Amino acid sequence: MNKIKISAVAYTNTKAFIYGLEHSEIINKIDLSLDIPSDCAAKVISGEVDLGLMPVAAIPLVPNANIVADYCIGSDGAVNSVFIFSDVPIDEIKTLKLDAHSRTSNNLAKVLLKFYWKQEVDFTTEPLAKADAIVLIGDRTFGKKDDYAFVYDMGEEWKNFTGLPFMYAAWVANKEISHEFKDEFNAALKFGLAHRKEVLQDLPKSPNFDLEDYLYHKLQFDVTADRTKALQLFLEYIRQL
Ligand SMILES: C=C(O[C@@H]1C=C(C(=O)O)C=C[C@H]1O)C(=O)O
Repeated sequence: MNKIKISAVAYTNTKAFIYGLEHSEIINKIDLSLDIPSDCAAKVISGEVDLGLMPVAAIPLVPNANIVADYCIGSDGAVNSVFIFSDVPIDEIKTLKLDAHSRTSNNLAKVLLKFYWKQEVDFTTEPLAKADAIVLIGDRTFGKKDDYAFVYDMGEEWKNFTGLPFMYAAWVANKEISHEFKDEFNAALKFGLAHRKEVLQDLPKSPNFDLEDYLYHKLQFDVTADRTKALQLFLEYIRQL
């Protein structure tokens, strides 16, 4: 049997899922690569992999996109790893440097600035550019909150804006995946989430960052009706950018 090729995010937010896949029989049926989110998206879009835990903002670019799992990377309010870090308050930001790793959070920053804060901002992806503020996501944000004068958690700001939770990344396939595989895949993800304690024990300690709170509370992994509604709303806002 051909193995299903899968790309997943290489951050701490995905460790429980990886634990589940690696401790299930399904590991023998898949080819798993761990990538930064923008590369996950590129691989699912190009067909280099069949399925990926990919930034939801890139879903419209995936041919035959379909969400195959009951689990995702989400939050309900603050997530504690998706930020605008700024030298000035939001209503004084004129330039914002985007995060090359990100697809969802870069778009979330644009959506919030335009439709929530109603602030006109120039965006740059130039790594060496000077800017009033930056988007930063994932493990590189751990313990960094005190380094900036103004800190905006975009999960929290999205909730303030819409009253909804958020979905950052989803398990998206670019082709039909069998029910049998989906069931086994979901069971493995569920197993991983149930073993977050073991995952935590294996993670290196992170100064100024509460990993337990992050894995058990800030991150929320269920694809709920409200989170799906938020996804549709977010994609609609992106179309209007
Ligand atoms: C919560 C997070 O969600 C993520 C944010 C993504 C993005 O901005 O494109 C993509 C995948 C997730 O890893 C995070 O990375 O901190």
